[in-house]
Amino acid sequence: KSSDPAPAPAPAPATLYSRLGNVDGVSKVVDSFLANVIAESQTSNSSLKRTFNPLLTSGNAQRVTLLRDNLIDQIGQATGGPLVYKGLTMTAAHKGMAITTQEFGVFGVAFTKALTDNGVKDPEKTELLTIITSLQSQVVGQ
Ligand code: HEM
Repeated sequence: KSSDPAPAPAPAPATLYSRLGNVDGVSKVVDSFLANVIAESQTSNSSLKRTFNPLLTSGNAQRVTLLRDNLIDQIGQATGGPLVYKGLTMTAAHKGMAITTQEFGVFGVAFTKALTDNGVKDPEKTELLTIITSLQSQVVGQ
């Protein structure tokens, strides 16, 4: 009847960010991912060494920390969290690197392993990988 109170609004769906475990969950994935990149870059026939070696051999720990923080902010923002990415655009960040589709694929393997190792399962796993994959054209061939 018209005097009934309005129904309560439906609760907001949980963001991907919160389902990943907020800043702690995202940070763990990023830390695992960077460890995977470092490990891959030390293998023979590494696909990531070419691009990451300048950073990894710079002896500049702050530069690694900046990349870590930028990745946490970027993922934290893209997944609906309150974090704000303050780094370069994806095209600017990768300009001059001439990253290939093959290299992008190996980067994706390192990222996927980080999700698996941290117990991130579907649907969250696929949702985050879809976000990463959507950036391919801004990263490859710049
Ligand atoms: C969608 C995938 C990717 C994302 C989201 C991403 C994200 C980022 C971010 C946020 C930065 C830092 C930007 C800044 O300093 O302001 C960065 C830099 C960099 N990225 Fe990527 N990246 C992606 C793919 C790749 C791939 C495929 C490679 C190499 C195979 C790569 C290699 C690098 C390198 C070497 C740097 C520079 C780090 C430094 O020297 O400080 N990235 N990336």
